[in-house]
Amino acid sequence: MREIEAAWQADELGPVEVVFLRPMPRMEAVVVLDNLALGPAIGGVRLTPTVTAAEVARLARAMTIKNAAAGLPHGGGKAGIMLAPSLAQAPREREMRAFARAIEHLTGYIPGPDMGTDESCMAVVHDEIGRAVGLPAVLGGIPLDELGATGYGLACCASALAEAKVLELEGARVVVQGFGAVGMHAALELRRRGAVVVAVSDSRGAVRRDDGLDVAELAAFKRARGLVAEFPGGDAAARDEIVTLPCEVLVPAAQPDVLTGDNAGRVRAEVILQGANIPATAEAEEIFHRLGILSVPDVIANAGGVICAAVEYAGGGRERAFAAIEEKIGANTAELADRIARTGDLPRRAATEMALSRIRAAQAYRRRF
Ligand SMILES: NC(=O)c1ccc[n+]([C@@H]2O[C@H](COP(=O)([O-])OP(=O)(O)OC[C@H]3O[C@@H](n4cnc5c(N)ncnc54)[C@H](O)[C@@H]3O)[C@@H](O)[C@H]2O)c1
Repeated sequence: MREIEAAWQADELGPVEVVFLRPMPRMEAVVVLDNLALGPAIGGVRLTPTVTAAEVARLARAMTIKNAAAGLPHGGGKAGIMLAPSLAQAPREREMRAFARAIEHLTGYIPGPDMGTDESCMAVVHDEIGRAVGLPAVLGGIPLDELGATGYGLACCASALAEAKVLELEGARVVVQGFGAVGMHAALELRRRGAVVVAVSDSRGAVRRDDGLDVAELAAFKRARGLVAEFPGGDAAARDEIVTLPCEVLVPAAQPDVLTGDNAGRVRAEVILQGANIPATAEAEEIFHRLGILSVPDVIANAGGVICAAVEYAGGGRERAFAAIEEKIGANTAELADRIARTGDLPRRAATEMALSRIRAAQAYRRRF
């Protein structure tokens, strides 16, 4: 990491440890253990030719808040591996083994997959040091995208809002931006819970039908043809306009920063369930709050993936993971709705406060002498 002198802000949360490593020639790595008050940190290993310590530190902090907001007994951390571009291509077994051995002593860090690493990388790390999540199924991994863990969690969030009388789920019109692992399973599960999916997009276009798309057929079509726009059971629509269609539930599940100061004022949803990470800018979140649209932050709504990882680490399987998602996202959504009703806070501020209060409570049990 060339910018060793760089650029992260330490505060009362952390980072508690930043470790620079050189596991083998032409390979540099950094591990940031941001906060361990709630337990060992779970966070991904990002492998790119350009990853920086500052980026890893920022992502480690995001994991501290995400794991705490999800109600997990885990702190936040992240690792970055900077490989020369010629080495950044798979297969990378030698490099991952070298990285694993270099972090063996960092027992407060449990690596998972992130950009540039996958389940076979995690299998190799696990083989070396017995510690990793996001493993292949044969090693006890839970294939969360195949099972739709994060989409299922979004539907649990909607059900909790219905229970809190914030939303009527039966017949609610749903718009889903991004019909991938998260968006497709969210649509299927929301439909199962009585909602009506009226529009869906992917990177190549959108499809809508005001009296409801047949989501199971649409999912089969997308799997076979790779796009939603030509689905015969609906009408093609402008990709970027569907987020402004009238609906009760909007699920942005494509990319960061799609809801901005430019389009937020035209959103006509009652509730936004943030499926992607940071799909709305801070300005957009302020606008939603002013308009009375409840935008449930990613750290609460899309926590299905991290909950799965924690269950996997604890030795649980698919059933335990789905039960934990239902229980945790349900409880966290109810607590969030209650906090917002009491304080009038922005949802993101309320979610961060939930996370911080759990971290502070755990911190009180740590040895200080
Ligand atoms: N997979 C998880 O468990 C998980 C958990 C938390 C957060 N996320 C985040 O959620 C987002 C989606 O993840 P995923 O795993 O479903 O990815 P994915 O690649 O399976 O699906 C993304 C979908 O979004 C579509 N898309 C891309 N750009 C678009 C655009 N401009 N307009 C409309 N659609 C567009 C793609 O065509 C694709 O269908 C990502 O930002 C990811 O970081 C994923």
